[in-house]
Amino acid sequence: MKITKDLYQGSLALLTDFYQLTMAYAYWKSGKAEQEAIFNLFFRKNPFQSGFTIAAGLEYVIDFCNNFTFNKGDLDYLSEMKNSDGTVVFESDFIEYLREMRFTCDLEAVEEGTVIFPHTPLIKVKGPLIQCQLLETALLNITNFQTLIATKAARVALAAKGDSVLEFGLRRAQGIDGALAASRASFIGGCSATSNVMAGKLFGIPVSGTHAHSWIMSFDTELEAFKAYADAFPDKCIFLVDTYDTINGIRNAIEVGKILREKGKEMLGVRIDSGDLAYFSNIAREMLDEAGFEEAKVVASNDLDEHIITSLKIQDASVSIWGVGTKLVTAYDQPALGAVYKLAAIKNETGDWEPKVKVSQQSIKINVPGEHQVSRFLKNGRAVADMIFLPEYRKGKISATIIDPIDPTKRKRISFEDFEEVSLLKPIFKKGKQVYNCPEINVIKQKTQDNLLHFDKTHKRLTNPHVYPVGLEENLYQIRTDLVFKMKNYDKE
Ligand SMILES: Nc1ncnc2c1ncn2[C@@H]1O[C@H](COP(=O)(O)OP(=O)(O)OP(=O)(O)O)[C@@H](O)[C@H]1O
Ligand SMILES: O=P(O)(O)OC[C@H]1O[C@H](OP(=O)(O)OP(=O)(O)O)[C@H](O)[C@@H]1O
Ligand SMILES: O=C(O)c1cccnc1
Ligand SMILES: [Mg+2]
Repeated sequence: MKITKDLYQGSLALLTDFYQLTMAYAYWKSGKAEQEAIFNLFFRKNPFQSGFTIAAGLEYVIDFCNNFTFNKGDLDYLSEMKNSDGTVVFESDFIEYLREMRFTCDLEAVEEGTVIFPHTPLIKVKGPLIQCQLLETALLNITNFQTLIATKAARVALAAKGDSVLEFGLRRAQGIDGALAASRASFIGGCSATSNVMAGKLFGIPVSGTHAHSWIMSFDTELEAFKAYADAFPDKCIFLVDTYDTINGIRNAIEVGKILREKGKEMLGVRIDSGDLAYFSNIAREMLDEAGFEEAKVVASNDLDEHIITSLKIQDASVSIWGVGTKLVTAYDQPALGAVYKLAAIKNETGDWEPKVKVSQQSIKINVPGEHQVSRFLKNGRAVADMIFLPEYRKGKISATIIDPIDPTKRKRISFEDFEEVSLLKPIFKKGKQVYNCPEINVIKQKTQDNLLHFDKTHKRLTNPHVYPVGLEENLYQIRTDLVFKMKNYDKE
């Protein structure tokens, strides 16, 4: 197999768990395949103990839905699958059904770069049960990872307090697609550029970088190495100064900076990649200033994350560009976001929608039933609460109480006329036809920044953030509670 040519063969339809296909077959066999259903994709906890999450991955989801067909190779593979007794797993009429199947669902989603919170649907899919089911695994795969990394990047960028953050993660990322998706999501979350050249080409993200220790080590002396680099890139010199002795390295960088200046060029800065980054960055700053290089930047790297950057800021480190790799793109302290995809309603034989809940011992795991919507309420540009509601219970109402889905003692009264109301779920597909234009990646990145400005800094602090209120409108809360009691048969005891 040639990875560059053969891996996906133009189709991602089999990027799913086997049980989705066995359920799809069983839906088809029992005549339920075309029954209308609504599924919601949501998570239950912000990652990294964060007070917020940044939505990302929608452009991939849209592409997946637009190409949601089984090609000949996929169908040949499925038709050759055998049970242990030698019979085929999927009968040929089902294979033909899959061959004809096209994406015909309605899909709504929260736009990429939107600040979101637990229990809010990021994606709502409405359509034939079989299609909704077959989308589950890929939608979760895409959304969980990119949302996780965009959130991590936003935290790193918040810690950097406006300094540039360069994403350097490719070498340690989770494989090829993990790296590409991570570079994209990191840019959305707040990084300024990536070292990943393929991500630059594919997504239009700025690429940038410095040079490695190997460049220095390939010469007899560090000074020769800096001079040769300056000859090759007189406008792009950020010298890595810690290969042998950091202070001597800064001295050599200044010497070459002076040579560049004589030629009318400016050294951009130095990079420090080991040792005490507060101590050495401050020494670098002093030495550079004293030599007349006040504009030269100090870049720091080496296993950085939002917490080390915060600590270095507190220590008054003189760093103004942060290179962040491993801990960002691998989401080191929380390797997965736990978003799930749950059936919220199904249309019965009489054409009525029946809300559905998955009952759990843990109330955090009980989903929100019905075809709900989400509104964010803002006052003077400041977000005060998100409300999950059934539109039929909004009509004619001027206010509502929202109730925390986990702790019903937490409530908030909202008079609608006091607030600007923003609907978070946007129409993306109608009957399988795309009705949404994906914004440019720079626009998405800006959306993250603009959205974060709507939230008080208490929700954005990195540890023990103040919890932003998200609640179920009281009628929806009651419907959910009644449904849980009904499914648990409490009313029969
Ligand atoms: N002043 C500082 N305050 C807090 N953390 C720091 C400070 N300076 C460096 N660090 C962090 O401490 C860790 C140092 O790791 P480690 O000791 O493995 O690296 P090193 O020995 O300095 O460098 P290397 O192993 O790459 O030569 C890194 O995560 C780095 O970002
Ligand atoms: O530390 P990260 O956040 O992952 O950022 C990327 C790292 O990759 C490079 O070196 P590499 O780690 O390959 O080698 P080194 O640690 O020996 O310098 C670079 O010098 C950074 O240290
Ligand atoms: O350009 C850099 O400095 C760079 C790129 C990848 C990893 N570490 C550093
Ligand atoms: Mg390293």
